Amino acid sequence: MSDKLKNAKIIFVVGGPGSGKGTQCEKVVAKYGYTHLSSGDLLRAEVASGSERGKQLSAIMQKGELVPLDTVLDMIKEAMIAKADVSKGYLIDGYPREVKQGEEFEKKIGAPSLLLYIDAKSETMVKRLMKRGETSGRADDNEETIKKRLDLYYKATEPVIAFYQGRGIVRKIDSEGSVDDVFSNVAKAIDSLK
Ligand SMILES: Nc1nc2c(ncn2[C@@H]2O[C@H](COP(=O)(O)OP(=O)(O)OP(=O)(O)O)[C@@H](O)[C@H]2O)c(=O)[nH]1
Ligand SMILES: Nc1ccn([C@@H]2O[C@H](COP(=O)(O)OP(=O)(O)O)[C@@H](O)[C@H]2O)c(=O)n1
Ligand SMILES: [Mg+2]
Repeated sequence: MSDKLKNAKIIFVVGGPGSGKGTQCEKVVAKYGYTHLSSGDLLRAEVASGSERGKQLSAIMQKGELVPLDTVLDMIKEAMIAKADVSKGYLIDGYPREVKQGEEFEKKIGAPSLLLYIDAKSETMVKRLMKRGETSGRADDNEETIKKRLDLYYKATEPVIAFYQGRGIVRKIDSEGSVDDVFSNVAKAIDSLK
């Protein structure tokens, strides 16, 4: 089955909560026709389905903790295979969250050719998330859970960036500016792939 993904172009999009990963991915889809898979969105879809598994996931996400690695990875892989015949490449948004997630992804799916590191200051991220929380309906967009997500990001996810820096595939994107300014740098990073 995973043969279908053997030559897939894979871009990891990593950054703190509220750094703007989802916003930039949408723009990449519009310009490059890549397939955008947000691991958080896949998990929220499972929660919305009302399944037993969704109920367990919901409790973990509300606490700002990480759900079991295999759960997310299986969902991503399934979604990738479903698009394999039409996809020009994949943006894997919000994954890997820890080095182990990256290692398992490579074992089961393949290696990324680029890691976009969307970087904003923690104050900026908190501000954006509190604002988003006014309308997002996301159970984790509240002050207490935001703090936990940030802590976990610095502890577990930043090492992911260092890990891939060692391979020379990281492009750091300053995400403090306007959406369009940030995107012009994202586009440069993607263009450098070809
Ligand atoms: N000023 C400014 N605001 C932005 C930018 N990118 C995103 N935002 C806002 O910040 C909030 C978070 O952006 P998202 O794209 O949802 O962030 P994310 O990284 O996907 O966040 P998580 O899903 O929580 O991981 C949204 O309300 C955006 O409108 C940016 O470049 N500049
Ligand atoms: N690879 C992933 C992605 C998300 N998640 C869970 O889903 C929640 C929301 O993920 P997200 O990517 O939409 O949002 P942020 O936490 O990055 O703001 C996280 O806080 C985790 O509980 C996970 O456990 N593993
Ligand atoms: Mg997002």
